[in-house]
Amino acid sequence: MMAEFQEVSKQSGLHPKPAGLVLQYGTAGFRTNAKDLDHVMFRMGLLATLRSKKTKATIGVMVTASHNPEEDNGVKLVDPMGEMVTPTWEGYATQLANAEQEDLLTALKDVIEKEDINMSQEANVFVGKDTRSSSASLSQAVLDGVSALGGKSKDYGLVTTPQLHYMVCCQNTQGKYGEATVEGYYKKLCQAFIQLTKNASNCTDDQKHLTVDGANGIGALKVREMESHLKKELHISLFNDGSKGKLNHQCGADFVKVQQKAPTGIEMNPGERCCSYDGDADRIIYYYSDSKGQFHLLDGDKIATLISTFLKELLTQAGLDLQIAVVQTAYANGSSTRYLEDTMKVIVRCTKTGVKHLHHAAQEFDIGVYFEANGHGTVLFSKAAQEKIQQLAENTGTDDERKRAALLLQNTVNVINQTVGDAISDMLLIEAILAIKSMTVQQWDAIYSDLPNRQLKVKVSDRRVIDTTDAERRAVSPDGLQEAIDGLVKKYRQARSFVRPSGTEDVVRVYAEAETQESADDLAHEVSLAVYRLAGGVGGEPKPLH
Ligand SMILES: CC(=O)N[C@H]1[C@@H](OP(=O)(O)O)O[C@H](CO)[C@@H](O)[C@@H]1O
Ligand SMILES: [Mg+2]
Repeated sequence: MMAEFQEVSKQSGLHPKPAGLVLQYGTAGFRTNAKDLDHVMFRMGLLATLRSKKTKATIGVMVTASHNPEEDNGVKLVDPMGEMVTPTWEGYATQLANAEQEDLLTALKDVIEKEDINMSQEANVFVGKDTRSSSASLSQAVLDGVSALGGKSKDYGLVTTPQLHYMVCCQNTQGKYGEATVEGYYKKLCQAFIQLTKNASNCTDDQKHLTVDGANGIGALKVREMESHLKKELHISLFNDGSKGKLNHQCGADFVKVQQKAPTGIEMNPGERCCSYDGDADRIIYYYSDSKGQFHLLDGDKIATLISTFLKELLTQAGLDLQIAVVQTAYANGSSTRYLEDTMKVIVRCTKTGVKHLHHAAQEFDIGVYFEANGHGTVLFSKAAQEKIQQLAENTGTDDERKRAALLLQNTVNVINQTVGDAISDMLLIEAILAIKSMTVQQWDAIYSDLPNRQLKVKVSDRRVIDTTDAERRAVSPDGLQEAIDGLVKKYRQARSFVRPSGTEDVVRVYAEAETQESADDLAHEVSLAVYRLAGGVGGEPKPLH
């Protein structure tokens, strides 16, 4: 034990912390300019090793800053079943990252003591990275941290975030979830996809075509790697593949969702399905332009609706009595919530922003479909639900229609990456559903009409002055802010608005929706002004959009 600590002391000197720098494990791990992250990476290597010893399982560390600009980077920890690391350990992550150089050992020993960790237990850590230029040296710093504490590591190199989550889950289920290799991932997903599409009759080449915006990131590399496994059942035209453009610049899922416009660098033909991944390929957004050149967005809410409609139909056909729920956040379009509750009659839950909250809520149902409006989401099937589906699919006495539905459900389970939202897996599922239902993107879009909406950012001197409640839908501080928002919302029809401090950027986010785009824009602007005035805005006052 002493030897290990000496090694940590020695090695940490090679990954020194800039004195005074304070960072927080936020909505999706640490995220900031890459130049400030070397010490954080080394320390997350240490922490992952401790987490592995504690859980007696393999832990994942992913080096990425997702949709942030290329200059940024970040790190997320993955727990044994492929889920986000548990909140207590997020706290430890923050403590370790912020300990000044001379206090690091004390901070480390503090975690060991609090968690009563047996230091002679062996440790295994899987490491992955995205395509940022800083990712190579930063992931090396993680590996250094693991080895300093005597842990074993496996470096998966360039992988998408969801691929790393998948590897961790495969490893800790002794291969029951799949084979812990990138090849194994493609095989499992593509086999299921091909089985599903066998149920699509007369699918033309046009219908099999999909335009993909790879955001100039890791998703582009990986979808290209996967293509041969698809056996031509899906024809992908890949743009923004990283060969010339800059990561996430004017492209990618976040850009398309927030700007509500097509990315640059792609060719769009009227009526054709297009999708965008984000920088680490854990989000996906669909869109198309109509014959008049008008842009139409199909976001996470539309995706959740399509998937839950499909699953509900299959459950009915299979005669399976399983409870299905959709989990959303406050950013979900009001029309989607209304459609899901009133027309589809499924249970809808609203949680705080951040996948870990949605994932947790979705685990409470037989089938939990969760999506953030920005396109991050997946479907969770409880163990009991999976067993029931399997039994029905394998039972020789089952009649044909029920059996067909059960087999479809079984392949649906296999095409989905249940560990975390996954652009590639979600894409395969969506493509399969559209093919099976022989549905065009326009028909999918027409399931319900989005309420016009607007998202804005406001800079304030300290965003922590804003505190929220009711799954972030209401502000409890600063004084007067919620009253101001309530007053403004009353001026517009079908309006809703809320504000919350971002967990990934130093801004306050403002969301507004209303009957018309103009109203949504005006409301968002007025609420931004209220935030600026009541919550310590900095820089110039927010300008109106019109
Ligand atoms: C409005 C919005 O899209 N917020 C995003 C964003 O979080 P913020 O806390 O809003 O910065 O990044 C998170 C991580 O990717 C994602 O989970 C979340 O949905
Ligand atoms: Mg992401």
